[in-house]
Amino acid sequence: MNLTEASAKPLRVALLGAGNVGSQVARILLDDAAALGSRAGAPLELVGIAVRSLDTDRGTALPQELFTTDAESLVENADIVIELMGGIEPARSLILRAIEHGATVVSGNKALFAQDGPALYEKADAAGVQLSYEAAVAGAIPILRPIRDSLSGDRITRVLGIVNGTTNYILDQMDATGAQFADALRAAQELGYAEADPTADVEGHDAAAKAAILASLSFHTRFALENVYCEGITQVTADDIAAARADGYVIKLLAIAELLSDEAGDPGVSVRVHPTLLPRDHPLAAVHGAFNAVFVEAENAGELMFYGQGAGGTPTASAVLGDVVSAARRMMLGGPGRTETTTGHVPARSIDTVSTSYCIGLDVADQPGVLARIATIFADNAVSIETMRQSIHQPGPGAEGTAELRIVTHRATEASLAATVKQVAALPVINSVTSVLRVEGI
Ligand SMILES: NC(=O)c1ccc[n+]([C@@H]2O[C@H](COP(=O)([O-])OP(=O)(O)OC[C@H]3O[C@@H](n4cnc5c(N)ncnc54)[C@H](O)[C@@H]3O)[C@@H](O)[C@H]2O)c1
Ligand SMILES: N[C@@H](CCO)C(=O)O
Ligand code: NA
Repeated sequence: MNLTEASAKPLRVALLGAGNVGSQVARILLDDAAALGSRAGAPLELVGIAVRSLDTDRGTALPQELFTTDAESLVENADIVIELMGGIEPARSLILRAIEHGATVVSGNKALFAQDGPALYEKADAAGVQLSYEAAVAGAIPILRPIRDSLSGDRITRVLGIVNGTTNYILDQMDATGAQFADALRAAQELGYAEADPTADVEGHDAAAKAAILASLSFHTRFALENVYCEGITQVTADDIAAARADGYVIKLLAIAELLSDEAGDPGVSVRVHPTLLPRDHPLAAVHGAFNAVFVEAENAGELMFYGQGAGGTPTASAVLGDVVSAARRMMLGGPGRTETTTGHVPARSIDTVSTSYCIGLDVADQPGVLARIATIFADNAVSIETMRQSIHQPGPGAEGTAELRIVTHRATEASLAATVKQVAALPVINSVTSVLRVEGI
């Protein structure tokens, strides 16, 4: 730190929550105080850490005297408040209180920002304070700042990526080692990737919150959670993964936000999260473990890919501290700068209007004419077939044979695909529809 920085008044930093991420943020703030202060332009002084109880054994890594259960007093006496408690309340009230007291806020809380982001930015703008949350989407990967700042001179048309580490870890383990869902989930929890309630991860809600944030920043329009079509991975079976592998695909939980035109040429945005088949040579198929990757397509920049650790205490702490140092720099220079803009006014599109490829798995009777009857239904609904693979299951003596069909379609709308599957399922020669998965990257 040079003389000017050393003589600058320290910025008082309050931390709310000392879990996986909060404990790492505290450690780095203390261990790297000199370097961080030098980059910020003023010392960053950690003045307290709000926890639920002082009786919890937290070891000796952090000084005991920093812990307090009085989060409100801590917030009211801070220049920078870092919220890492998660959940909606009391995080929301404490952030609002920090803003009222003129403090800059840094958070990693995607659930809160997907639900209340615009209201919070408005309050922050009115109070002239900064609000940043890079850690909320794709952990350590710088993705919100590039979208908000670096691409602010371009027009984003599509964002597509793997934004949940827990589900990527689970699907990857199931694909690579044949692990059971429950065992892979437990490992992801032990590694600190999962949310406090892992339902948010496996049901796709965490990815949906991130998709809403990505869509809002990319299209300068407020997209809330209710605008996101969401399917998690709890219905993905080991058989689906094995069948995908046999066909040269991998299953990933993708978050997609894309600008579409309707028949009249009017723009709209589809935001969706669902398990998706990707060809094994697609770049996103090579994203393993808890890593995340996000493709951004912009009119002038073309295709950009952001890749890195999407979860875990220490990587996520890096994104939090990046926001803290950057906010501190601006505080030292004066003025919060401009935060989000919501002047795009592009409507949200329902999933029924989206057009994509599908892979449909069918268990059918092995009889003459079955393929022709299925193909007729596809043709009647204008759903064009790209590939069809059939494997015959040899029957035991006296039993009737069955066949497994895997049909990959060209792009079709959700509505026409749904009608096709319904009519095919009703054919007497169909034993069951074993899976319907969307396909990207073909
Ligand atoms: N773990 C990750 O990989 C990761 C990555 C990106 C973003 N995030 C986000 O960061 C935030 C924190 O995640 P985490 O993994 O550290 O969660 P965590 O559950 O490990 O930690 C949260 C901590 O906050 C404490 N807390 C909750 N309510 C409190 C209250 N009222 N007063 C005081 N303390 C309270 C909890 O006791 C817990 O120790 C969440 O919003 C999460 O979505 C986490
Ligand atoms: N639970 C989240 C943490 C990172 O936001 C995940 O698994 O990706
Ligand atoms: Na990030």
